[in-house]
Amino acid sequence: MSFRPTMISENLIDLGRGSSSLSQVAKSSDSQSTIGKDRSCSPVSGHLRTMNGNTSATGEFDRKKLRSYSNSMMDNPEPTNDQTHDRVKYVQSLWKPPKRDDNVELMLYNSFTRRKEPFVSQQGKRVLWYTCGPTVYDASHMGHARAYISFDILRRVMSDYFNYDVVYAMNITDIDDKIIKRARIRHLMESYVKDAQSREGISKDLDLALKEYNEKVQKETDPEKRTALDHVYRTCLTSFEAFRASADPDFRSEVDAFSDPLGVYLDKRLGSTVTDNVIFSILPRFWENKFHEDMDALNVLPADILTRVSEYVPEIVQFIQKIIDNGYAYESDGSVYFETLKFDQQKNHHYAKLDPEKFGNLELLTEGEGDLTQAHGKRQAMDFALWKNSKPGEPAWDSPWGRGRPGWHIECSVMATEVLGEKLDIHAGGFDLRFPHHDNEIAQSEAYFECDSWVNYFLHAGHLTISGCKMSKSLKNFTTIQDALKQHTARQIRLMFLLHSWRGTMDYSANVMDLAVQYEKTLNEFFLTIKDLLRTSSKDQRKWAAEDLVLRDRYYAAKQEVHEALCDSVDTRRVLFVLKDGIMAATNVYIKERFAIGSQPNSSLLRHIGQFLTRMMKVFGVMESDDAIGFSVGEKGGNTEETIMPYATAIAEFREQVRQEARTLKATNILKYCDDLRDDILPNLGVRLEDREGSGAQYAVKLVDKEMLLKERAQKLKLEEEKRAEKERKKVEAEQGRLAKEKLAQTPPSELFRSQIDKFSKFDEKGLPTHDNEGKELSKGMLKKLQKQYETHDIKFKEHLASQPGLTNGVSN
Ligand SMILES: Nc1ncnc2c1ncn2[C@@H]1O[C@H](COP(=O)(O)OP(=O)(O)OP(=O)(O)O)[C@@H](O)[C@H]1O
Ligand SMILES: [Zn+2]
Repeated sequence: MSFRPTMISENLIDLGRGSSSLSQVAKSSDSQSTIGKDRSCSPVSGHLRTMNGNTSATGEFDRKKLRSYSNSMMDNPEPTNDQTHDRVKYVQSLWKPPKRDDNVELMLYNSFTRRKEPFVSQQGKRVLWYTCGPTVYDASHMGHARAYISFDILRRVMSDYFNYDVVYAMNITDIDDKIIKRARIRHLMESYVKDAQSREGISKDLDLALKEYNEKVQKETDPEKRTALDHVYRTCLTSFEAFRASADPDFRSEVDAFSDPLGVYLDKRLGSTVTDNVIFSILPRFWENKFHEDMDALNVLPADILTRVSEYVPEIVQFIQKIIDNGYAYESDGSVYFETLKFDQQKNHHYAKLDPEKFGNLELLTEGEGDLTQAHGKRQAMDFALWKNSKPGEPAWDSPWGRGRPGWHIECSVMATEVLGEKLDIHAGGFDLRFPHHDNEIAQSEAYFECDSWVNYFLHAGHLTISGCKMSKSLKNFTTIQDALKQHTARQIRLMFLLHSWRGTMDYSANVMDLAVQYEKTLNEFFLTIKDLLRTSSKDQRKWAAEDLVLRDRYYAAKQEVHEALCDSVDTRRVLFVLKDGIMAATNVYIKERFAIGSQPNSSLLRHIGQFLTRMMKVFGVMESDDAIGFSVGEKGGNTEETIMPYATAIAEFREQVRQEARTLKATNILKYCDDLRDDILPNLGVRLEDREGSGAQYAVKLVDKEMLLKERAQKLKLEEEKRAEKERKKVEAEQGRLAKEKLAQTPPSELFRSQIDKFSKFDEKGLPTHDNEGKELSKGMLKKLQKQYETHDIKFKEHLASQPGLTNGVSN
């Protein structure tokens, strides 16, 4: 079998796209090319492709590919690190759009074409959606939050804004090489610590473990991973010195600090002795629960259908058997492999539809296979495992090919099929999953169903990076969701993601968080203002003024813009911008101007605006939607605001009358009680009472988050305290100044300069200085100046004496 690169001549480009596309293609490949840059496509890897092995590069296939390639190059600016190969192009297959519905408005960025496509569901409003879930072996980090919040937002927009009936399925990967290693290591570490006899014994093992670990670090070729591993190594090395030097008898509690090197060391020697399957299920179940808790805390809706790999092993076995029966997989040494090239050579199949540039990228394929995979049974290096023969120390299930476990990619094909059927509308996952995971999922499923399109739309959420590197467990550069939630609320985190495009890379920093906090503040203040105005304004509609109509038109234009942004592949960033600048800012100006001329804002309009903003925030999951089941208790439907506000307003009104009366009577105690109610009592109940001066309403009552109010209160007290301290400082300074002056006035002129020995060294008989502190004679100008000071002081001194009865006048001479 021979493999040749698909060559695309310039004539061909001309043929397929017309002359203008030639320059576009040329330009794209200059500026942002992902084509022909695949590391694995080098002659070394030797897996370059043509259609059907020998097919000419100028056939129909190429033209189809060329079309798609040209499209993708114009629309996709995704960068790649792969090497460049002149004239070698890897292209995406032709994507067949679902039947067009004329009312389609929503466009979604589809990774199959790398551009926005009209979204058409297979069946009416129903959308079958599968998302790749987490591999549960550690705490979830903000990178995971990025992916799952992004999909949560897209899902909510599709169901709550575009009214699709979304069936959302997600898996939990609870069988995986990383899980196996981590579970085994934990188990071995626990046994080791329990059995450890002495500090010296552990030190011997640690010494060897650290040496082996360092060798591993030195061999790591990925610079980012190497830096992360090296950091662990150095930290452990420093701790090791302290460990050896210590004489604390409780040495066992210190071993955990070396779990990385020591764990790998123990696993190498004892891993194969771990045979109890239960050990491999405790760890993923623990982290899965943590994952759900984190998602709950982030207000991510739970999947309608949640599937775990461990619950689908028999179905996976059957699925694999059918792929073998269809001729696309083979058994070897107790494992089953997918025959990638054979699949790709079929007329109706195309391998690596999402990321053809990675076709043949053995490095990525191998990484996707997992650390514990033996590759020796593969016919071709590009084949990947559907089923892995389990070695001792690995969990195992029965299969026709012996005891083993599923490969990584097969789980999603099987579980999606089991719960959603033969074809998906949407499949989603993080950007890094495109190749090999999603491309392999597609190949397996299409091989199983003998179809040419298993999924209609593939959505990939952009990465969250930290200082430019993908946040990940392996790079140890992550912030856990739990830690992030200690600093910021779930609402602020969600707003941060909403302020970015869901598919673009985003760097996590204090700055982007600050923007979200600021946005939340603006939004909250706006809601409070609107609510207050709606409460206090008259229920009667007054005649609409020209300004009302202007605001109304602006509001509807902004609303339309919001709609267009959502249709444009759910561009939440633009929506938030329009809400802030197009609606909130314009409304605030309008309110201010209305008040300036002594007129009430139009409450009907304000109500619409407030309701629209609320609705959008609910659609985005920023606010809770009322999703209680059944009738709620209470006449007002259990809404806290509606329940509390009449009471809060009654108290505020009563206080206002008391305050006015107290002012008239100058009853300071009563005024203080009024202030206490506003500053201490109501904030503790989540009520912000604002006094207003001037005409109109004398106060505003706002229901605000209690924590926020208490923070505001603390801030106010701090400011007051600072003011008071400043006043006190000034008072003390003034007193000191006065005393100094007084003391000076009591000083006889003859003594005025004598104490200034840092300036002068000699004086005449009147006490006037004649020489400076270095013994030099003073200049005439200086003498004159001092003489003047002397005379002025003499006058003040005499005045002082005159004011003191009993003291003799004319002490000075
Ligand atoms: N930094 C990140 N930014 C965006 N999405 C991410 C990030 N890290 C992981 N994801 C996504 O989270 C989902 C779950 O990933 P998974 O549990 O396999 O984590 P992972 O990729 O193994 O994490 P890590 O890279 O930290 O080991 C995937 O869709 C993955 O693409
Ligand atoms: Zn998957």
